[in-house]
Amino acid sequence: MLSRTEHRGVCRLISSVMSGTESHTDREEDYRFLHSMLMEKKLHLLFKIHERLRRFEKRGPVPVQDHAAGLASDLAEELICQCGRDRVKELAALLSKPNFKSLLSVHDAVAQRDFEPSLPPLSDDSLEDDQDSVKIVSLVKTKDPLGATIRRDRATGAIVVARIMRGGAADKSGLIHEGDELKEVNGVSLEHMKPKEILPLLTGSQGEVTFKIVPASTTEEMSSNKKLFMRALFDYDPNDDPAVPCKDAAVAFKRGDVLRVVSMEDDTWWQACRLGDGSTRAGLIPSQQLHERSRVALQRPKRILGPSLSFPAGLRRSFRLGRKSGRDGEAARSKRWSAGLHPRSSIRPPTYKEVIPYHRDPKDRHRLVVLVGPGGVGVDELKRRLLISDPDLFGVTVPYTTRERSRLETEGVDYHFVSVHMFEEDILNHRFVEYGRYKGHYYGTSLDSVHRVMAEGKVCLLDVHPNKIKHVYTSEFKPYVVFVRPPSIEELRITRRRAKFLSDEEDENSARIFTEEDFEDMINSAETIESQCGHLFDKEIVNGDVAVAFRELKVDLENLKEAKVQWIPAKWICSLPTNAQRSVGHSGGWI
Ligand SMILES: Nc1ncnc2c1ncn2[C@@H]1O[C@H](COP(=O)(O)OP(=O)(O)OP(=O)(O)O)[C@@H](O)[C@H]1O
Repeated sequence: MLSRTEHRGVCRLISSVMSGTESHTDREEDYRFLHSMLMEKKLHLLFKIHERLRRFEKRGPVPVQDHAAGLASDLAEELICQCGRDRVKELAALLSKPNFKSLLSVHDAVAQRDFEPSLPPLSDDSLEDDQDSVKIVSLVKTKDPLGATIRRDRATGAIVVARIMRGGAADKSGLIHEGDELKEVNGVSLEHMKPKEILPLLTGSQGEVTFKIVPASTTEEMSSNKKLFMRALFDYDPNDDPAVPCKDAAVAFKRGDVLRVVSMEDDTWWQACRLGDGSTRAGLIPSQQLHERSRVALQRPKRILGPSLSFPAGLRRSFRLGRKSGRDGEAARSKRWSAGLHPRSSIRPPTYKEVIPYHRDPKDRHRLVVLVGPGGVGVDELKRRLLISDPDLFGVTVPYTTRERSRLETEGVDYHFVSVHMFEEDILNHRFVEYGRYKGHYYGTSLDSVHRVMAEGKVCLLDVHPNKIKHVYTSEFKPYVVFVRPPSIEELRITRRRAKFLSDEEDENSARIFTEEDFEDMINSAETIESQCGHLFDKEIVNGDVAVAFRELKVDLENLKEAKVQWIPAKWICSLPTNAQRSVGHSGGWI
C-alpha cells in the first residue's frame, strides 16, 4: 500500500497531469479513459516500486543472502517433518510453490551477479607479455560463418579484422570491431600465421569460439588507422626539465627507446607509452616542435663559443675495406681521401624518428650490419673477431680497385681488379657505397658486393664513413647501424698501451702506437659523428675492453637474427606520408 504522503504525491501529480491535458482532450470519453488509467492501482504500485528502487540505488544495497533458494528448500523439508500447526503447514506450502521458488532463484542469480557473462579460464601466461590491453571474446558459432573478414597488416604483421558484415554473428555480438587485432583463436596463437592458415581454425569450429583481441585504437587513431611508434633520438628525464607541466605525468626515456604515441593533439606535449617498461599508461613527452625549440635555444651560445662542429682534421675514418687479411696497408690508408661530415648548424636537432615493427621471415635476407666509429676506435678489430667467431654467419664485401693485381693476390678474394673505365662508369651509375683514390688508383665498395654477401645468406658487415650510411639506408638493405664509441681517455690510455695503428699515409710502414693527441682526436670525432649521425644508430658499443665489447656486439647481432620484432624506420615501408609527417609536417634533415 502507498503511504499517505506517497499517495498525496501521486494524486497531486495526477491532478496536474489532468489539468494539463484538459485543453487537449476534446472528448469526454478520452478524458475518462485517461483518468481511470491514471487512477489505476497498478500504476500507483509501479510508482511506489520506482521510488523504492531509487532509494535503494542511492544506498547501494548488498544482498544479505545469495543462496536463498537452497535455504528455503531446506527449511521447507524441515517444516514438512514437523507438520503440526496450521501456520507451519501454510509456510511449508508457501515455500514449496513453484513461483515462490522461482522468485528466490531469481533473487540468488541477481545476488550472485549471475547475469554477467562468464569468461573462459585464462592461461597464466596469456596476458604476461602483452603491452596492449587485450580482451577475451567468446562467441557461440553455428555452422554459419561469423561474418567477418581478416587480413594481415603489412606494416606490423598483425592479423586484423578487415570487415564486419552487417547482421552476421560478429556484428550482432557488438564485441568485435573493424581494426581489432586478433592474437589468438581458441588458444592458438596467430603470430606468424597467414590469413589462409587461420580460416580453417574458424570455419572448422562450432559452438564456443574464443578470441584474444587487442581492441582497435580510439576513434581519433582509427581515423588514421595506424598505430604510431617513435624512436627517441635523445634522452629525456622530466626531473631535469623545468618546463614540464607535471613531472609525475611525464615519461622518462633514453635515446633508442621506442615510444608508442597515443596523442599528438597538443602542439607542445604529446602523450606516449614507453615500450618495454610493462606499463600501458600514457604519459607526457615533449613534442618534436617543443624539443627542437628548446634545443635550439640551448645550443645558441654554444655555437658562438663552443668548438667547431665539423670533423677534426685528425679524423681518418672513411674507408675500411672488407679484405679478410691485413696484409696490404694501402687500402686502409686510402681512407684519408674522404672528406669529413659537414657542419650541422643548419640541421635540426634529432627528436624522434617514426618506426614500425618489422617481423623478419626466416626466409628473408639478414639485415645489413653497418659499423661506424672514429678512426682507430677498433671497428676493424671487432669486425675481424666477428668473422673468425662465425665465418658461416658473418661476411664482408670484396672491394674494387683499378690498380694492378700482385702475384700474391686473387681476383674476387682480395679485390675485384677492374679497369679505370669500368670503375668510372660504376661511379656514374651510383654503384658505389663509397669510393676514393689512393696513390693514383681507385678503391671502392660497391652495392653489388654488399648484395653478393647478403645473397649468400650471411650477415654482411659493412664498415663505412658515417657520411655514406645514407647510400644503404634503404628498405632493401634494412641496415642495423652500430656505433663503436671510444671509452674515456683514462681507459684508452690503459687499454691501448700496446696497440698500434696505421697513421701516416705517406709512409708504407706507418704503424705506430697511439699518442695522447690520437686519443683526444678519437673522442672528439666520436662526439661529432654522434651529433651528426646519432639519429641513424640502432646500437652503441663502447670499446674499452675489447673482449667485453666483442661479446656484447656478438650477442646483440645474434639476438637481432632471432628477434621477433625489430624496429625499422617507417619510411622504408610506407611510401605515403607517414602519420608523423602528416601530423607534424615533414621532419626534414633525417634520411
Ligand atoms: N679495445 C681495444 N683494446 C686494445 N686495443 C684495441 C682495442 N680495439 C682495437 N684495438 C687495437 O687498436 C688498433 C686500431 O684498431 P682498428 O684498426 O680496429 O681501428 P679502426 O676503428 O678500424 O680504425 P682505422 O680505420 O683507423 O684502422 C688495432 O691495433 C687494434 O688491435
